[in-house]
Amino acid sequence: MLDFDAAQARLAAAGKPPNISESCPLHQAQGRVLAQTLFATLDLPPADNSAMDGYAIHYADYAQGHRFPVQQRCYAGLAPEALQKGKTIRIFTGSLIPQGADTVVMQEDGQEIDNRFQVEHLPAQGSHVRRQGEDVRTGDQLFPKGTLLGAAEIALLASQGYAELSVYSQLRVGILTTGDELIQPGQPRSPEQIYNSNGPMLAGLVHDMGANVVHVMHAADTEASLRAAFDTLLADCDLVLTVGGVSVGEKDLVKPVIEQLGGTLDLWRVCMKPGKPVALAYAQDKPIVCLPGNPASAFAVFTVLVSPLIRGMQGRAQVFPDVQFGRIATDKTLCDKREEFLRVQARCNAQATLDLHPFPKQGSGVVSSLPWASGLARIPANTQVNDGDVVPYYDLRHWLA
Ligand SMILES: Nc1nc2c(c(=O)[nH]1)N[C@H]1C(S)=C(S)[C@@H](COP(=O)(O)OP(=O)(O)OC[C@H]3O[C@@H](n4cnc5c(N)ncnc54)[C@H](O)[C@@H]3O)O[C@H]1N2
Ligand code: MOO
Repeated sequence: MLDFDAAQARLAAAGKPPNISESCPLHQAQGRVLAQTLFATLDLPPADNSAMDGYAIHYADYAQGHRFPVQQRCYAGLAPEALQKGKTIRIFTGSLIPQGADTVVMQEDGQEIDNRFQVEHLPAQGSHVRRQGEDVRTGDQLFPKGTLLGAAEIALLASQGYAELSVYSQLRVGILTTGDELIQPGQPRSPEQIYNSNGPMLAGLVHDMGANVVHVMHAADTEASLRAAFDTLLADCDLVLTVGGVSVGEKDLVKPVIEQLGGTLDLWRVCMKPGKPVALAYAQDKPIVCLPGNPASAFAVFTVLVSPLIRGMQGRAQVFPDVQFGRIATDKTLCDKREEFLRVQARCNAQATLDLHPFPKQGSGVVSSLPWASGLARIPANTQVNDGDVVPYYDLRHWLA
């Protein structure tokens, strides 16, 4: 059985980064990965402008009781006139600061009567002016190649006027479920059957990582059925995920069929719980990860072993999200021969640290633990862990993104 950290590193390196990029309109770039490093092409803000609705003045023109004649009403989007001595220009949030003005008085801090503005509370010189370039300077690096684009990144690129981006082609992933006991949701079920939950689960996990789910196939527990499925998956996909049929049972045929197809088995069995029988193979120069069939095992293996591989194949700069730490909340001593990944809910306490509460049922078939959990707490192998001990915590918001 391979050590967990070694297996994680081996899987992360199992795929090639993408070498094909394409042009993508900015408004469709959510979830895509930048194929070029992008720089600022203009200062932000592009010119000094007002942070408040108010009156632009030249600070030195202020004197107690002075009533500034309103020279212009300059709405955002209009060009201001140059400010004349002793006057004010009525401006609004986002209006450009007129030449000659250096301070904005909020409208609440004075009164406009008969087209003259009297300052009642004088702010400090330079108040409420958003300076050209205070946010971003022309030439600044915005994002390095390999950045995953979300709404925040898209906002900054839009503010720079980028309309088309060079992004990597989407990773194509195929999913294969196996097992004669499985039927698709929606079908009538006989007592010996269960619904296939791993297929939709893995499709959702892959989709949420910004990869393209090309196929979600199901094969019966026969070599012919598995071979036919692999033919399609290897032809159409960059990465294949199988689930079930990798343990030691008589119908666990996935690994032998990969070898029949000329594939090679790279690793099988990792010192982790759940997830022990996971395998990595290659066929036609493409990685195949064989996940264990138990739903919580497949979920944990996807989180900690498959997601770094996907990020690497997507060309993402950060393959391993940060691992956090929290205090386990347990009423028993935890210890196992394998590295254990417990489904936990992390709750922040008044000391601003995380308490990790395990789901009461940790069986690898317990599907109800999955929507409940916020992450996985790692209990090191052959180590006694008691209530309050600090352990690594894999937050699903980061590890499944
Ligand atoms: N004698 C041994 N038996 C088992 C061992 C072992 O070392 N020696 N390992 C156990 C562990 S650990 C795991 S994990 C499972 C993994 O087995 P497989 O990957 O071969 O998976 P299956 O046997 O096909 O299925 C396991 C379990 O999961 C259910 N399943 C499978 N696919 C789906 C699906 N798409 N949706 C919902 N549920 C699914 C299946 O019905 C089984 O109950 O092996 C242990 N056995
Ligand atoms: O590894 Mo199994 O995944 O312990 O149930």
